[in-house]
Amino acid sequence: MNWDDTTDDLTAPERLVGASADGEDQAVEAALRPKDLGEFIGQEKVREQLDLVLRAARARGATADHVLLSGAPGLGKTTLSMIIAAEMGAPIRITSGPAIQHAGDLAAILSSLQEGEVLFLDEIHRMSRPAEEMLYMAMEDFRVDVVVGKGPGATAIPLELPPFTLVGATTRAGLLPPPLRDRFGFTAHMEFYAPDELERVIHRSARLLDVEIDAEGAAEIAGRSRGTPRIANRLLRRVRDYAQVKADGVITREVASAALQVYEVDTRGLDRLDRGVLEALLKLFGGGPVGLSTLAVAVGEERETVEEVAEPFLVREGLLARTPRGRIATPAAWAHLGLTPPGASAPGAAGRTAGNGQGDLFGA
Ligand SMILES: Nc1ncnc2c1ncn2[C@@H]1O[C@H](COP(=O)(O)OP(=O)(O)OP(=O)(O)O)[C@@H](O)[C@H]1O
Ligand SMILES: [Mg+2]
Repeated sequence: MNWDDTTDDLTAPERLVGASADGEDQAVEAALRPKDLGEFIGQEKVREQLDLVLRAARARGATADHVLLSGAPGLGKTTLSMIIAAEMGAPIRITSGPAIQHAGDLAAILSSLQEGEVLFLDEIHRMSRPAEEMLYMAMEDFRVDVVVGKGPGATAIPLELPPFTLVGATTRAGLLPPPLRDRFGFTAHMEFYAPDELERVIHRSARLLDVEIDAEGAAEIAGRSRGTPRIANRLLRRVRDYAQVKADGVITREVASAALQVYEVDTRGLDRLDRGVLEALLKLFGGGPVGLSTLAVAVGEERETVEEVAEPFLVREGLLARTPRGRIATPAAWAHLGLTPPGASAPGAAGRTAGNGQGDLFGA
């Protein structure tokens, strides 16, 4: 029941620190995507393992095994699927689970694949059940049964498919039925990126966007990017705007920090919504425990917004915990906002940063 939906809309896509791609991201992402494994930053294990899988297939002159990529939005699944095709010297066909409503849609795609082609199936967990079952057979035997006719007269005509590589991507690996998961020869779990890896992503993107940035400027943006290259690239673009308008175009630590203060993205990558939730929890409820509904009313947001948009990152960062008795703040939350927990002696956890009214600390 949200009748004032024109205001106060801090939710998913247009959030500066949201992980899913908005329109502007989509336009620039093609230009920023690494083109081969050597250019792909971080994810060392995934890169090493995938390199072996692809090299071995190439050496055998065979089509690579099916690959499942799982991980949070913006970590590089689509990028990696394109790299797999490039490394195999194969064409790529891109589709997604929600685009495949009927088994017939999938049959049409599968039967038009060339030998060795990579079929990228994004959001594979959102495919319909009949399509999923057709996919099992296609993955295992390179064959589908096409049903012709209806009712008692219907017949299944087997159709041979050329060998192809299925690359499936999902943000929710847990939702995949085991028979589907088991048919992938290799599964890559993408992790959040370490700050030094994000710095490399930022330096690389800055080069491609022709922006001058120094090491400290890149570190400042990396620290606020929530472990996610897509967010790092987006923050870089906003900082570049600021550098152009308010400075001499060069991104230094001071410029990055001032720019992201304007956009209300703090040193740990929390935005206005995240900080609002945390501040309510600390200042109004003494750090909790407090129920989700009460917390949502206190910040003037929908329950779902607090639970699904703000909380996951706060939990991941160890700032908030969900307990059976309600939400509670951790000592790190008090320290981050520069506040002293009730009952703690003043030079406690927050002592180091107390007095910083902005709460804008330069994290270690
Ligand atoms: N390892 C990396 N090195 C450099 N840039 C990267 C890397 N991973 C991702 N990126 C950049 O981050 C952006 C988002 O990556 P990508 O679209 O592949 O994410 P995704 O996992 O497919 O996200 P979604 O789940 O939303 O589909 C791209 O612009 C890409 O250039
Ligand atoms: Mg993608």
